[in-house]
Formats: sequence, C-alpha cells, structure tokens
Amino acid sequence: MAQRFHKMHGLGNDFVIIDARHGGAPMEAARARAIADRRTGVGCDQLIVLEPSDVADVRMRIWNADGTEVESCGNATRCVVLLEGRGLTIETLGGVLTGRLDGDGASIDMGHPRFGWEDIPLAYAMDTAAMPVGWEDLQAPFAVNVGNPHVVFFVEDADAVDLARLGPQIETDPLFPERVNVNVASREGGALRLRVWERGAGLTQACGTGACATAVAAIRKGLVQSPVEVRLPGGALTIDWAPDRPIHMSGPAVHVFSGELVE
Ligand SMILES: N[C@@H](CCC[C@H](N)C(=O)O)C(=O)O
Repeated sequence: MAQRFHKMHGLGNDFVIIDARHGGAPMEAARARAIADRRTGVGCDQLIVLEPSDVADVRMRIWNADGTEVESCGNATRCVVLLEGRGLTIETLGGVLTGRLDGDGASIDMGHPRFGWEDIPLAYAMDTAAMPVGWEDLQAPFAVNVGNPHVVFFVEDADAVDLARLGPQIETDPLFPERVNVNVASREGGALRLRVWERGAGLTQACGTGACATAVAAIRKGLVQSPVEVRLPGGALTIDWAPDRPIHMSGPAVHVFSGELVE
C-alpha cells in the first residue's frame, strides 16, 4: 500500500510526517533510515509517525535520521499542530505535550525540565548545573532533560565553535549512556544565539528542544530573563519558563509538500 507523507519544517529542521492512524507498514530503524536518507530517500532530519493515542488526541513517534527512536522533538510538534489545523494534545515518549495554532506556526507547552543526573541521564552522579567535565574549549556544561537529553555550553561566540568535530565526540561520550544533544550558546543582548549538534541527526538548522534546554539553563544561571528569544541558524523561537511553570515554546512551522512513498 502506498503511504502518504507530508514534508514539513520548523526553521529549516525538516521532517517527513506519516499519518499512520488508519494503518500502514510498521516503522523500524532500517525503514526510518531509508526514508530519511537525502540521496536515496525523501530526506529529513527526523521521521515522524502519527498513531492513535489512548491518552491524547494523537501519538507522535520520532525517529532520528540514524534510525534511533527518541522521546521528543520541539520543531516537529509545532508542525503536527499546523498539519492538524487545531489545538491538540500530543503523546510522546517524553510526555504529553499541548499545542495550539499561533500566528504562522504554533505554541507548545513542552512540560517541566528535569535536572537530576539520573534524569539526563548521566553515567554517574555530579552537579548538572556546572558539570566538572570539558572537551577542549567547551567546559562545564549545564545538563537538562526537556523530554530528551541536552547539554548546554555557554561560550563567548557560538559561531566560532567547531561543532561538526566536537559535537559527535560529546554526543557519544560514555558519560551519556543514551547519548546527548549538544548545544553551544552565547548571549546577544537579552537574547541567545544557539547552534546544535543533534543526537542522531548532526548539525541542524534549528532544534526546538535545544532552544528550550538552552533557555532554561540561561534563565536558571541568571544570564537572561524570560521570555527569551533564541536565535538559531534557521530563525528564532521564543521560550518562556519559570521554575514553577512548564516550558512554553512558540515559533513558525511550514508545510512544504505532500506525496506518496515509493518503497
Ligand atoms: N529537532 C528536534 C529534536 C529531535 C530529537 C533529538 N535529535 C534527540 O535525539 O533527542 C527538536 O526540534 O527538538
């Protein structure tokens, strides 16, 4: 059976979204990798499959381009809200998220961040607000789980970091038993500049959960005030958070085209 898909993106972080609520071939790692391949497949950073949910309006499953299934994806969540054309609750492995249409995209309640070393998870106990570890000039990151695991390095100039070389080293360090998303950020006035090496996808134009993790870390460290604009290579997101509230993310989403998979 031919499977219909939608190509969408949030700030250039791009997705193939398959609506499997009425059936379709099961997704597994090799199939996800084949669809995500930019030379021989449709091509995307993440593959998203929508399924029926018992606890929310829809279940969103997320595979990175390397075929690993993961817990959360901020940019894809906005795309799913745009695709559905209405406010909705979305079940993910990282928790149930709530989204609503907002301007040319969506606003999402991304849930509460977790800061315990077991929550990230890390291989052993340490201070997650200033981890006593480093990789060359990248030192003492802030670790936080916003549905998925992130480390955030605050540096003078995020654009000057060789993230293509250091990102994969940090992502796969044994300190992170489930690997990790790597964020490098610098302050730009009251805003944040951010680049992300994504676990399982590499350098992307934008990462919604990375923006959430970085904003939470910067607010907690007293570097910026909420709400904060997070400027990524693909554009900007607004993140609002306070310790007693869930993270709130808003930003654009774009439907590019629809088609049928030939497999
Ligand atoms: N691009 C996403 C995050 C996708 C998952 C991530 N690479 C992981 O492995 O946790 C976003 O917009 O949040």
